[in-house]
Amino acid sequence: MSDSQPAASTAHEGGFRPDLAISTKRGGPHYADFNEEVRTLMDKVRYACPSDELALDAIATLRDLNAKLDEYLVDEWTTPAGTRVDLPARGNITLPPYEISAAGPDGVVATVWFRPYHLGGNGVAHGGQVAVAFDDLGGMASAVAVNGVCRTAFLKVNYRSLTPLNTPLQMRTRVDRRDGRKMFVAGTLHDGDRLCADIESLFIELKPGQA
Ligand SMILES: CCCCC/C=C\C/C=C\C/C=C\C/C=C\CCCC(=O)SCCNC(=O)CCNC(=O)[C@H](O)C(C)(C)COP(=O)(O)OP(=O)(O)OC[C@H]1O[C@@H](n2cnc3c(N)ncnc32)[C@H](O)[C@@H]1OP(=O)(O)O
Repeated sequence: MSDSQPAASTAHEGGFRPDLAISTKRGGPHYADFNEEVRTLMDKVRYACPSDELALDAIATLRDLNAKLDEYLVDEWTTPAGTRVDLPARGNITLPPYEISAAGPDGVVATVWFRPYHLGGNGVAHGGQVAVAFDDLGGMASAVAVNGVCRTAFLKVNYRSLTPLNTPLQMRTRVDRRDGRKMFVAGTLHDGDRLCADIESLFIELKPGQA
């Protein structure tokens, strides 16, 4: 593991800090391109079988870049990744990219696509990556419902058919039933008319100050 650490976080205020100031300016005007190049790098790395010469070249280049990035690390509340709501998956490259077309009392509708680096096996998406997308968009449906922050208590994914890579897919999540702080969230992932996966999940609204 790298010993590079993000900057020390500011005092903990609980939850995901829903009062977080959102800015689409963080990371500057080329942050989207920066993000995309990193995702493209991961796509290439997933499939590349480099010569040793190329591996050594890449190691030197990446070490140099990582040293430069070390000078610009900030805490999780101010990093653009996760808060750039103008970018796919809020600019968080650890999430499968998605674009939201609707988010309200009827739930969240998004187009999600799995990239080459989300490969599970035999040309289709890794099931864990499908779960990551459901967790984030299920969390969003519950967050919209309570106008606050929720944490996943359980997330059951039913894999109904294979999930293709490099294909725009429709993900829908909605709070099916609310019982106090408990949000029972349902969701589906479709490739056109074909159901790839669905979920049964529980998200719990955090109490004020709760981590
Ligand atoms: C990130 C945002 C950045 C801002 C960007 C801008 C805009 C975005 C807008 C919105 C946000 C968008 C997306 C959201 C993003 C991501 C979502 C991902 C969420 C996660 O990925 S988060 C990580 C994984 N998650 C955990 O790490 C949780 C670990 N865990 C705990 O932290 C506690 O466990 C907790 C808090 C869950 C509950 O604890 P607690 O003490 O508050 O409550 P308690 O235990 O009393 O449970 C209350 C009632 O729920 C029942 N209950 C509980 N658990 C159950 C279970 N498993 N099965 C069945 N019932 C269960 C009890 O039985 C009781 O039921 P009853 O009241 O009827 O008795």
